Amino acid sequence: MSVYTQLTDDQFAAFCQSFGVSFARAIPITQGIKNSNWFIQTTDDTDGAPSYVFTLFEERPPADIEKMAVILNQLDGKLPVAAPLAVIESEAARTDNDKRYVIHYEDKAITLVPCLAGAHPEQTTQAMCHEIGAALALLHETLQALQPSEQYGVPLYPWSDVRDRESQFMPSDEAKLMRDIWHAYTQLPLATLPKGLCHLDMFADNTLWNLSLNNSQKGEARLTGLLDFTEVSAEHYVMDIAITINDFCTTWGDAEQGESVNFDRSKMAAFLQGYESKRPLGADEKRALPVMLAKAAVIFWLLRLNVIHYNRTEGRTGDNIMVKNPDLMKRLSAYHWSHVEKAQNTVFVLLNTHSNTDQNNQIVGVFSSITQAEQAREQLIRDQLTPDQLSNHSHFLIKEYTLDQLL
Ligand SMILES: Nc1ncnc2c1ncn2[C@@H]1O[C@H](COP(=O)(O)OP(=O)(O)OP(=O)(O)O)[C@@H](O)[C@H]1O
Ligand SMILES: N[C@@H](CCO)C(=O)O
Repeated sequence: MSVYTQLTDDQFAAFCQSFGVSFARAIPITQGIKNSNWFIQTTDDTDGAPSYVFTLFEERPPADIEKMAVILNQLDGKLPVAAPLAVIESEAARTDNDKRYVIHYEDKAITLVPCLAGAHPEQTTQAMCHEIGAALALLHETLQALQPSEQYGVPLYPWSDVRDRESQFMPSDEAKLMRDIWHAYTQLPLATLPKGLCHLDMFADNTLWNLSLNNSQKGEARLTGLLDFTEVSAEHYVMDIAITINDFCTTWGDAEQGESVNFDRSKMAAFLQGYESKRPLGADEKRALPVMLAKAAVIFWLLRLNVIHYNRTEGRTGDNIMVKNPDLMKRLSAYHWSHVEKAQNTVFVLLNTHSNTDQNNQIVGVFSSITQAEQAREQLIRDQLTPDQLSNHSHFLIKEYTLDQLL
């Protein structure tokens, strides 16, 4: 359980009063690792179900949380988000454009948001991946209204500093893996890849779903909540896509399951189909995705090491501190990197098996991706064949080779 700061009932009552809510009871929330969260029952909650969630932001400065409130208001009505309640101000203090959503406690921000229905999924389905893909695209599109995006997002975390600190203590093969992925990322066309406000932490445990037995059996779980907007920043959309795919399309094994990491490519295809139903991806974004998946896993590998580092340096210990396993993200990084390396070492050869010039197959072209080879074959067929020959072009074959097979 992650409740880092203890508050008394009197403090809860006073803070809730600032938002016009009559406090009855605070129940600590067990999920979450960054902030302290409680469900709040009000004196009107006769059925015992809490109406609100009270969050004390342990890391982010209050100014960042104010930005988050603006973002949530922009999304409210389009996506299932919990927009923060406004602070009740005296008439004299209030102006229409000057709503405050945050109160302060020891230089930390507090918000009160409506409690959304639903539960965190223990596992995902292809249908859920499709739905979260569409939701993320809608989030990207909707937040384009807030310009310039850098002004509305929080600054990106300095992950390269964390990398430099942590890689000193890593076995050399792990440090090399991180370095190789980082280098491949810097080789992407970062200056031209589309950018805008991104969630950057859309993990399954930051989403809520209607998972009633009936719905799950019919494969009809519906998205009821998107949570935790503290990391919203201006970033490449394809990085946000990679972060979300990494969690939604992976089955994470616990210690008893040997900490297995099983990435499901059919779930990724469903996610991308959902995403592209709202926002089609550019060819450069598609090409960047394999490296982005590896880089996104590296970022969360570092994020988890960073949480352990700060828990240690700030003396935060005990049963109520939840830490996620960095090794799972390391394994996912290695998995994605092996795909990138395989793709880098693979070529697709277009062959004409009916060549007039030679008994052997004639090489028409060598391509770095299957898509490029297929496009070349289609072009060749269109350019060279008469319409009645179009039906018989099976002599153009594409074969996959690793580079060492060609030497
Ligand atoms: N509006 C809400 N409605 C229902 N439950 C909520 C709401 N807000 C937060 N929660 C619950 O509180 C948990 C923790 O919230 P949140 O993810 O914002 O905390 P966190 O400490 O920032 O977590 P993490 O660091 O894991 O992302 C959520 O996983 C969810 O179970
Ligand atoms: N989603 C993060 C937790 C903090 O945001 C993780 O899985 O490490």
